[in-house]
Amino acid sequence: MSDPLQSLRERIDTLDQQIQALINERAQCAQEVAQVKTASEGEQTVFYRPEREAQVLRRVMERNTGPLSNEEMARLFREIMSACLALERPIKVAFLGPEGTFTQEAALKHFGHSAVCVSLPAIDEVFREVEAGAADYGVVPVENSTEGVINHTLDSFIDSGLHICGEVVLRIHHHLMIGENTRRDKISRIYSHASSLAQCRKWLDAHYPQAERVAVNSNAEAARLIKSEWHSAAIAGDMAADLYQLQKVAEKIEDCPDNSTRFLIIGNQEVPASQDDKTSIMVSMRNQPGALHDLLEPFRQHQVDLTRVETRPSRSGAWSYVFFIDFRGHTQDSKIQQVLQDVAERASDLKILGAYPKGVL
Ligand SMILES: C=C(O[C@@H]1C=C(C(=O)O)C=C[C@H]1O)C(=O)O
Repeated sequence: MSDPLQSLRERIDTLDQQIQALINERAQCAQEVAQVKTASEGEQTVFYRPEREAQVLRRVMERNTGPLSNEEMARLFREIMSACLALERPIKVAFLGPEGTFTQEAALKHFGHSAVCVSLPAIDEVFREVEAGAADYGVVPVENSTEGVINHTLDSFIDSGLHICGEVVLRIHHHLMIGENTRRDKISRIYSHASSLAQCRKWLDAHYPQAERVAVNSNAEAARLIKSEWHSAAIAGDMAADLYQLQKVAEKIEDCPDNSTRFLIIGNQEVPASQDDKTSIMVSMRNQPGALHDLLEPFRQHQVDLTRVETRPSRSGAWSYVFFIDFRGHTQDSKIQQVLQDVAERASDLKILGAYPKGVL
């Protein structure tokens, strides 16, 4: 009688062989795409095509029949595309560091593990690195569902000529973690980034009301610090736990279970439409009554879905404002062109920050 385990493993071996051959055939096609691109675009060739990648991933999810989930299947294809793109040309991605932060996780989620990711200590340094051409793309956080907008990122766009090429949304799970020498019953201090402490405030009030909460520059920094303190714990994510080999004593301690952060991909490239896109603009208005109402009227009139409106003080003078507006649609759509024309007539300044595929993963 044949051993059922043995025959299943033989089937898996055969399938693996076929998958491997097909992945290499795909990689060869990507190499040929690179040759075609270089022949037509020369020195300035842009290898990374976010709109095409978004379409590939959406199709993977649409046709998926399981048992693997859509997200899991898309994640596997994300890595295949990442490896294929690296064959065309490895791309360099600067992210807000240090290593082990959620921004690094977002960079890997968006570009896959074949991208070369470089950590930088501040948001404006990520912008500068990409502007200088030292990195192809940058990844910066822009808003958190619990904590709101990240002003540093919005302000960096005021003086930058970079475009938004994509977005990625990450579910943020915080864990309480300790080092191997920590006395679990004697925790008197908890380190984390200020916004993570805020996102876990109720849980901390309930479980560690007496512990001192210390805000540091990043969650990864918190994870690093506690390695040498026997009475301290840190709140951070999985990447930091792995990087510093910490033990998670309580998992998913964020107060809002759907806590998520949105990150932007910034680069020099304008991205064509992918069929499901968002556009971000920055608008200055003369400070007069009803300014915001006037500004939003064209969106209502043309029935364009606003996804975010944010107000920031302008740097040019007291009590004047710039509005950051995100909406569904792409600057290549005629409806959106009409809205932008109407907005431009009402505004004192309009800057299109980018039109890009809505985050897929
Ligand atoms: C192969 C291409 O280049 C890159 C690799 C892709 C892929 O592996 O599917 C998709 C888009 C580009 O980032 C292409 O433009 O089609």
